[in-house]
Amino acid sequence: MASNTPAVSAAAVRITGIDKAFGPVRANRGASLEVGAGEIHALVGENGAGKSTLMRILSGMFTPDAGTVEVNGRDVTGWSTAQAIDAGVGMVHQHFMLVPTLTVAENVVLGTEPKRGLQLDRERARREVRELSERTGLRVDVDRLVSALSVGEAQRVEILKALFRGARVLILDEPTAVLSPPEVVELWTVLRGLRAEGATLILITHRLNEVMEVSDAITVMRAGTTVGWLKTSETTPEGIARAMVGRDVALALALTGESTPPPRNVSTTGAPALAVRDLVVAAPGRPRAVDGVSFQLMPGEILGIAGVEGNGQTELIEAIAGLEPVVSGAIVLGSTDITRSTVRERGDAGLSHVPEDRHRRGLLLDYSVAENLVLGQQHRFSRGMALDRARIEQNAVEQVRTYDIRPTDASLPARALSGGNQQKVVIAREMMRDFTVLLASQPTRGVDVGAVEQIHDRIREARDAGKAVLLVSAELEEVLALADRVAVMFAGRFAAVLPRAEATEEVLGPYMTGANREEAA
Ligand SMILES: Nc1ncnc2c1ncn2[C@@H]1O[C@H](COP(=O)(O)OP(=O)(O)OP(=O)(O)O)[C@@H](O)[C@H]1O
Repeated sequence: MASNTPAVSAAAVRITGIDKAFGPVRANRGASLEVGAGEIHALVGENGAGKSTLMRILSGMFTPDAGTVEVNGRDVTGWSTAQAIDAGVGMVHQHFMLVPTLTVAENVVLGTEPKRGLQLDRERARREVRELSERTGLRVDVDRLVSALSVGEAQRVEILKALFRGARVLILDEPTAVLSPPEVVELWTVLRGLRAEGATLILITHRLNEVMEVSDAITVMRAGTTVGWLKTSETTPEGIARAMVGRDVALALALTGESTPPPRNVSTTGAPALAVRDLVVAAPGRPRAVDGVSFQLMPGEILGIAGVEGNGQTELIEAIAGLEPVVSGAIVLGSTDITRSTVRERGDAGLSHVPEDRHRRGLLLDYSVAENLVLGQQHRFSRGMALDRARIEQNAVEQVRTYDIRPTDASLPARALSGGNQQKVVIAREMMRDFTVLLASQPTRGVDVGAVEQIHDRIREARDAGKAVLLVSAELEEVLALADRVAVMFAGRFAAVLPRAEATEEVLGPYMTGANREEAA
């Protein structure tokens, strides 16, 4: 049962009555959190509930307007990040903050370098980082440049960096959003190991199955305040979801991927909406990041691409979208060869694209939500040479309502929205286009359970209206919940393409790790 009185004996963190406003937005209003020493504590809540803000206050990035923060019984309200780090509180952010041109070891020790005289003691740094990596199970090559790491490896480096500085309270903001299933399993092992050594872990996540699997206790936030404290062993995913939104919610994908509508049998005759032939795309250090991929996407079909991130999915989608040049091969949209077309020409020819990285590709953070909602489609909102402000605002009102974007004031800069709400802006805009093919890359990353269902419904509606969807997701459950056909990408190639009915986790797993490689070739 939800209660507001945690049965915590020795609290490592006690946060009481926090208020924090950003201009008119009240991100935290009387928020509280109590975390027992040596526990894994999940912090959950809908997009915009105020979780990241509260954790940034704990880690010294923001000063609260009211309330108190205690760490190990000491009042530390309003402290700085440097003070928080000195006291052993570290945060691993959603967007990494590493220096790409330095090695792993250099990044980990940055700011706390072991020195010999005035010089960095490189050997000692390498040795100490390697020891820490071995002790914690956070596997990574200390001599590699950070620019050459996968996202999963970069995250391990971020965690190592916090631990190297002596973090005993470690805050992880959606750590699994960028990880493949095997990497998630590894992360849990690491977190349990740290807990066994007495560390306290606070985990922000939208995935309730993860909360159930790894946490000891749960704090639920809603609209800036704390609405519940739950002991994990005494609750259920439905119970957590109910506390989050204040009503019962459908939890199809968030839990099992069952109870989702059945896939469609797609006709393979007729003209494809998209045809990709022998496509080769290069990436830094990987001349054949996409290594000769061919497929056809039919109207009224969702083709889901599963696979561990970093196997060429990003390059494939970006090449089709016109953001990466093609080395060889062809991309044909309907009857138009778009292999060398500009992004704008592809949009006009009927392509829509939800990019995987909303900050790099999806949004102009300093522009308003209303403006972001028409980005790339300004010509549809113009009168003569000038933008039609009234129609842009009218459109914003409609999209904010349809996609439940919060806060509802569309004149705020996109930067002011929480991660999940930013994602809804990108989805809304790309769904507004008059498209025949939708490229959807990680469409629900960072989005809460209610909104996941809603975005999935929109994608299925597009499919049912005869549009073709190419979906890429690091979450296998998401691919299985949406796709009519499933392709597995490994080492730049399609290792398998299967009808949904044959694509079970057991069948796909070996293709995802390359174990079936010989067979597939
Ligand atoms: N720097 C900022 N400037 C203005 N508003 C902000 C800022 N940071 C957060 N907010 C607002 O505060 C509210 C809470 O945001 P926060 O990021 O803490 O939510 P969250 O629970 O972490 O959401 P999500 O799950 O989507 O990441 C949101 O309405 C957001 O728009």
